[in-house]
Amino acid sequence: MSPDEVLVTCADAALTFGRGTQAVVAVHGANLEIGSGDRLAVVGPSGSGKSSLLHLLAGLEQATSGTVRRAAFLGPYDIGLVFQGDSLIPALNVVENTALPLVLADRPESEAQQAALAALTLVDAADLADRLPEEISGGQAQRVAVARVLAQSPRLILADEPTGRLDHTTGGRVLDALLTAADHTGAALVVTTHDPAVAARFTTRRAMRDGRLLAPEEVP
Ligand SMILES: Nc1ncnc2c1ncn2[C@@H]1O[C@H](COP(=O)(O)OP(=O)(O)OP(=O)(O)O)[C@@H](O)[C@H]1O
Repeated sequence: MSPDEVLVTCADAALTFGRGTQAVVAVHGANLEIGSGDRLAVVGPSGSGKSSLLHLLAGLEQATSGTVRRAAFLGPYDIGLVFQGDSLIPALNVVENTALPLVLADRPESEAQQAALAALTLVDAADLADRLPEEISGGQAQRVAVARVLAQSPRLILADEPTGRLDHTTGGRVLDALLTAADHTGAALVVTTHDPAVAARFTTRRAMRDGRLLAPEEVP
């Protein structure tokens, strides 16, 4: 991989919460390189450190030791995040929530609205466009959170259990939308998942156990 294709590098990156006897090592010295176009699934049981690793990659948490370096060419809108839990702004309707990163990036409102509607269509949520977050289900909110990232067309998509609250069919559609959008834009896509069927769609899978990122399992 040439240096200009490397987006994020973790070198012996660790994350510890709390101190002393209360300390929890969520991530033990992880080594990982994410390059343009990579498709990585981080797989592991609940509490194994998947979200913590994603937060390190995103810069939401600082490594307690070791380093996480993001490429200098990555701007604030080049990383798209899909979090677990609610991340929609309650006062904005679904299409406004989806368009928000583009509006914040000073894109013309009509263009932002159009990109938002196209992204909502990809996750089968265009019919929800005018509803407020309180008027949609948790699974629908998860789809909107995915659409918001797709509309943004980032160079790196980090998605924490993006299909976790969805039934098998809807989850499959959302995963299709993420993979297709990443293929289309050349973005790198990193997801965390418990689900082996989700992981099977990715070219690289890395397992986590008790905060340790295990050796890569390359899939032909
Ligand atoms: N803010 C925090 N403060 C203290 N401990 C934390 C914090 N966040 C996570 N942890 C702990 O770090 C460990 C890893 O948590 P993490 O959320 O990364 O796991 P996970 O694999 O993503 O789990 P899940 O699949 O349930 O989301 C767990 O033991 C968790 O309790």
